[in-house]
Amino acid sequence: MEDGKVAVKSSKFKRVCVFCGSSAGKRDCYRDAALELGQELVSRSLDLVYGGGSVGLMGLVSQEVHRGGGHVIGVIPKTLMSKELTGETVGEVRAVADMHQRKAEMARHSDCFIALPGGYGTLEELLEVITWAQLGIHDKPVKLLCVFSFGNVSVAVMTPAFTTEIKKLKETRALLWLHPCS
Ligand SMILES: C/C(=C\CNc1ncnc2c1ncn2[C@@H]1O[C@H](COP(=O)(O)O)[C@@H](O)[C@H]1O)CO
Repeated sequence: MEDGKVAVKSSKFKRVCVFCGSSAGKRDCYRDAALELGQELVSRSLDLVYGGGSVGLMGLVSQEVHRGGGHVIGVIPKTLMSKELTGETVGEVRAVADMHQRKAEMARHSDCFIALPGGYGTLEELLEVITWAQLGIHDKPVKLLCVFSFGNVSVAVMTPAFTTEIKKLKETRALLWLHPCS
């Protein structure tokens, strides 16, 4: 790019919901992927919608987007604040009453969903938006950023026993995004 201008990649989306772990995991590639995803969102001028925590991969991706000048919306139940908000908060923090409201708000404010590695919470959030797509509650794309592995769980989730309904989902079905680390 000439004159030191930074190329801004275009996207049809405005806000991306990221589900990810409340811990950073044991492999550096999880952290790297969270930071890279944050940088990618910034480069595409995409807002981040996430669970509002400052811990783990949630903290890393939100801080990276905020550091790059991107807009961050965190949606967190009041009861989880003491557990998942341990450091400095970045961007806009929206306090909600409970987990159900958190997921509904995150979905309502987003144009698509990306899951980074995480634990059961991440898996639950990912599965919920997949099943909502299956039920026709939304038609927003859902992507799984497969950094290393979710372990056997991911294999089970991504290879459902009954695939007929999943096949109907087209773009909204969960797809594996392979990362160089995998
Ligand atoms: C709806 C309720 C429980 C279902 N469980 C969860 N639903 C939604 N989000 C959850 C649940 N459990 C944990 N989380 C959040 O996921 C994030 C990542 O967690 P991980 O385990 O580290 O992957 C984190 O913000 C958790 O709060 C209650 O009625």
